[in-house]
Amino acid sequence: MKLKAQPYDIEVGRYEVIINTVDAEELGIHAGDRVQVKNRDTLTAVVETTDGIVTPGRLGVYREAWEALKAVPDEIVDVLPASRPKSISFIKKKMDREKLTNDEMHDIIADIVEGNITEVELTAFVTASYMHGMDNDEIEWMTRAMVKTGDQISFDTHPIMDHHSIGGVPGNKISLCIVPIIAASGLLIPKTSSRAITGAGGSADLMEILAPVSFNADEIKKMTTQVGGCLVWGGATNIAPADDRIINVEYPLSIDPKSQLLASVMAKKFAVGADTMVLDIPMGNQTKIPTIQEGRKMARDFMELGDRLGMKIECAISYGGNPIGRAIGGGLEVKEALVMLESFTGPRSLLEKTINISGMMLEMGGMAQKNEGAKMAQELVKSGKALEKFKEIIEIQGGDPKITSEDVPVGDKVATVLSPKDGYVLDIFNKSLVQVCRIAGAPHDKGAGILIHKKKGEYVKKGDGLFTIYAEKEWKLDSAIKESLRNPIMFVEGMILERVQVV
Ligand SMILES: O=P(O)(O)OC[C@H]1O[C@H](OP(=O)(O)O)[C@H](O)[C@@H]1O
Ligand SMILES: Nc1ccnc(=O)[nH]1
Repeated sequence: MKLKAQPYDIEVGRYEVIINTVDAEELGIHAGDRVQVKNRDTLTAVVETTDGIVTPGRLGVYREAWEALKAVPDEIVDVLPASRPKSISFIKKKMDREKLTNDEMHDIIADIVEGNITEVELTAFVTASYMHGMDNDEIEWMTRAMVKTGDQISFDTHPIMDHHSIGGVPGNKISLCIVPIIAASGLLIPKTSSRAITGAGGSADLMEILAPVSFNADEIKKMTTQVGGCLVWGGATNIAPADDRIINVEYPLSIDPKSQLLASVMAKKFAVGADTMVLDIPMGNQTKIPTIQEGRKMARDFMELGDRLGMKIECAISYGGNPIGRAIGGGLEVKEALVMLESFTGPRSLLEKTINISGMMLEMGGMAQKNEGAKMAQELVKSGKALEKFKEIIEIQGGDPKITSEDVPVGDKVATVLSPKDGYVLDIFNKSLVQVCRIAGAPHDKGAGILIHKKKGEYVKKGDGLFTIYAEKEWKLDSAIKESLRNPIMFVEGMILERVQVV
């Protein structure tokens, strides 16, 4: 069918066109199908249909396809139904619980990177993986495909250190402290992070408050060589580019299938040339890993994948049943991390976790003797060397090295939720906590989040502040308060939880 092309200068991340429903019917296609568009060039694009925006006889062409076709407005192009990429049938195979081959996995990942797969199809892949899982071969193939379809860095010196957390525990700002500690010891650490997946702020979201986080592979290598480390957003680089596309469909569902999680983390680490790493596996109620047995299984899976990729990995199964520190979300977390580096003060959970994981890394990297790593990490913070290093990292990434914890802005719309009774904080519900932070605006609004005043086990009197919600917008604060009342984030009770009696 001949149609008159008109540009829609909107970036959609793949080749996509809009066709009037009258023409779509004539072509026998529906929204989500593909068409071949031909002028001097030929490309396959995903179809959107409309009753109005594009009139019959015309073809709306989004930016990427327009540029690839080098079309001119009102040019006549040929439009024909096209078949779906083969990888859709491989996704279907996973939905049917079958094992994929190396080539099939590679095709899926390559199509994700090239934008040949729609969100619906990608969501089906992620959901099928969530429900049916993958075996170790498939996970290795997916990891390798994610690395191969992007840029890679290789360093001339070794070891190249890395640290990563599987996430799932609120307030886990430890990377902001670990990266400078390791770099201050003289080791190299080119740290890539993702943005929030199931949480209220990923390490990339947090670092972005202090400095830009979008860099390419060459820049990451250069910054690491110059100051020893960096903390950048994996999604901005062309490093394992499939990862961020997959995370984009995981985020709204708040799911992180184990197979994708393993590949997501390890592809980023492998691609930056890391060879020695510690993996943090937060374990506990309402985390990604509810029991120690599952934590050990996850650790074994990571170590096996590390073996297959030739990387030395140790895992720290950490306590995740409660938030790390007292600050959750954007600026609040960055402040807490900076205070830790400035004065080695702050919540014990943050100090202990940071120091112990850093210690493991210093031992693995050959900087400290066995069992001496934590002490060395502590000295690097107490001497101010880690803070100084963090400032160098902030500066090289283009931020202001003079920033202090006091300067980090937080939302000025605040509300403190009070305890309704005397008692003990018997539980804090991670998922409800994250939900309230997200409604308050996190991770997008950097000033949004929650500061916890009372943690699990602490005694409270009626009227004591339990936590404070921060937001940048009044209406978001109101919604967050309502959510925290509908779906409490803390459970306060006395020693008698309930009286059960004969009625
Ligand atoms: O949003 P949830 O699922 O909690 O976790 C995602 C976070 O976990 C990892 O942390 P890090 O980069 O190792 O510090 C990721 O990079 C990301 O920042
Ligand atoms: N799926 C993931 C979990 C944690 N970190 C990541 O980078 N990816």
